[in-house]
Amino acid sequence: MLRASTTRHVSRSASRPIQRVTSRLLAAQAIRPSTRAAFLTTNHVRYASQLAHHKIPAIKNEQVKDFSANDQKDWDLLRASISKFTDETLNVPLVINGQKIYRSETKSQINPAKHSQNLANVSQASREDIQAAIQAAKSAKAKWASTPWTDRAAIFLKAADLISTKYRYDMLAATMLGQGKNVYQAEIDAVAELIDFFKFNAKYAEELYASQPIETAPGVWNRAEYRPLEGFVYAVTPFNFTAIAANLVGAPALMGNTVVWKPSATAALSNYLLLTILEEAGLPAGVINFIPGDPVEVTELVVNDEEFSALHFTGSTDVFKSLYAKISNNVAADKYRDFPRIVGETGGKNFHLVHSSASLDHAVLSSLRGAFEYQGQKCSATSRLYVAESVWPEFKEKFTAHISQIQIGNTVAPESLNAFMGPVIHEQSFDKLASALEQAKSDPELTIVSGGSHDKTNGFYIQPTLIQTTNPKHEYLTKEFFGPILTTYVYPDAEYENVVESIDKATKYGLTGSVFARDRDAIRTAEEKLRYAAGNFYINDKSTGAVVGQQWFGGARASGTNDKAGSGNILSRFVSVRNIKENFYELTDFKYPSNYH
Ligand SMILES: NC(=O)c1ccc[n+]([C@@H]2O[C@H](COP(=O)([O-])OP(=O)(O)OC[C@H]3O[C@@H](n4cnc5c(N)ncnc54)[C@H](O)[C@@H]3O)[C@@H](O)[C@H]2O)c1
Ligand SMILES: N[C@@H](CCC=O)C(=O)O
Repeated sequence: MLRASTTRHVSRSASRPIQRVTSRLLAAQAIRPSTRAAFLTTNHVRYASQLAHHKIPAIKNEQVKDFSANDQKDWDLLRASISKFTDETLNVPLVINGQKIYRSETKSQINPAKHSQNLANVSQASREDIQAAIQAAKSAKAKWASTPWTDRAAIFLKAADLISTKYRYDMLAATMLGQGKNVYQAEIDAVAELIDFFKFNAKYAEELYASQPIETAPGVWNRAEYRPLEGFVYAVTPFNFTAIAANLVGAPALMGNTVVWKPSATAALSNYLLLTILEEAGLPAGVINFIPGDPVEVTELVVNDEEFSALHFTGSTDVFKSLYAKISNNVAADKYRDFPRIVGETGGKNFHLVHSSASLDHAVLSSLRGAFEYQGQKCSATSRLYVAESVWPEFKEKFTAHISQIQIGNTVAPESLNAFMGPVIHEQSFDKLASALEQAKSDPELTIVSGGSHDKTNGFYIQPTLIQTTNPKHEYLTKEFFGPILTTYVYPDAEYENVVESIDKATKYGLTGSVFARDRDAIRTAEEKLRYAAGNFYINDKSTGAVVGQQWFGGARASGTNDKAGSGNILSRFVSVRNIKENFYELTDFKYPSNYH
């Protein structure tokens, strides 16, 4: 266990012999008393020594394992991990100041693919627990903030390594079971993207710390110091990506902040596993405090604390707006010492625009993946599709032929481990989606081209559905469903520019979007006119699947603060820069040359 205190923080008793030696040395050298006092003081200071300018090891994106039919060893290891989580119901505790706390008040985390199966009893934080978590974050702060960044980075790099090796199959199993993913979706999330976040953030931290003022006058040394924020950070994390939860807590912690973490109730199992891996990698007690509980109550107590200094949120737009409003009201009421940083990535209504010149097979397959992988439960999922009239008949024929081949099932059951789609996350989401499908059947402006059925007998299953609308402003083209429902509008070829404009104006969101075309003018028009319609704009690629370090992720408008997860920018939101100017030049006169005329 790499405890931050072992080598760098000299305890009072340990420092005494050093102090005696130093006193004798100073007396012998007859150093002036004031200088001597200063020298002695430094020996008492708990400071972080960093005796070299370190660079982290070379990094590259984590390789996604195929889990093809030939990879029997991987499948066997995965099955063994699935059994670990299904043979008994696990108890997930709160973790406050490194202590695991089990409460009698628990909430079940069920398997959405088989809702009779209770995976975990998740302890729920009481008001006292929430206060204790806030206090733990405050108490751990000074030591963690003065821990050299290389030690902080080493902990996250080691956790990445543990996930790539020892815990790979456990992370997959916990995410597949609890969040309803198939193995490929779990690999790209709970393994690859998560590891990438930890590794690339370490690299970005190295670059940020190295970034210093570029101009210095003679006799002066200007330095920038990247202080962690003065209070603590509140991370509120979504169900749909274990990796996103990891980044929401990991990015601020890496920069020396301590964190109060409210996980999603439907991702508690994988999120708790992640925390235990971080602990094994050496994360000191109190740096990340894990408190599943009632989101409104937890938030109320956390954001009312004077030392609350940042919100790191991913989830729906409405929840983010309500948190933003609470924090703003508190700022107006003078509740805080600082202006809290607010970082939030939220909803989307992401588009595919198919021009008549597009490679149709590619556009069809990309739309199927974009709309239906992980049951459309990605913020980046394709949920509105605009297709040129001249190619629509062929597009439709190909799309419906493929959609009927999509296998849906319990992606953790032996007979359907290879299914392309699993369940949606919970009953509330299922009911919302099922009701949207029923409503579509009686709406004169909507036609169900394919799909439309739903079944929650055993798990929360929604059939992948393509709906066509005759109204380019229809609600189904503007509202986020967060499920496998794709709405299409077929536009006259000559109206391409108008449809581009309507894509821009139709929704309040601005997350992801794609144009499919071979015609360069069509691509240029879309790129220009859709500048603010998507923070991630794809040309001839699907709207999902951004990779850390390659496609910096996030959108503006109602999709969030666009601080770009997977880039170095996000780290700058969790530091407060101090500029230090050291002057080597001593004044000899107070007058300016112009005063001597
Ligand atoms: N833009 C992105 O990067 C991104 C990534 C993933 C998901 N998302 C968005 O997240 C949403 C789906 O995730 P979700 O269902 O977990 O979102 P959600 O908004 O329901 O929940 C997110 C988190 O907020 C908490 N929460 C819910 N209500 C709250 C309240 N009143 N006060 C305080 N906290 C509250 C939840 O417990 C959870 O931890 C979609 O809208 C999706 O687009 C966005
Ligand atoms: N990196 C993912 C983020 C998904 C969010 O829910 C993507 O780009 O699809």
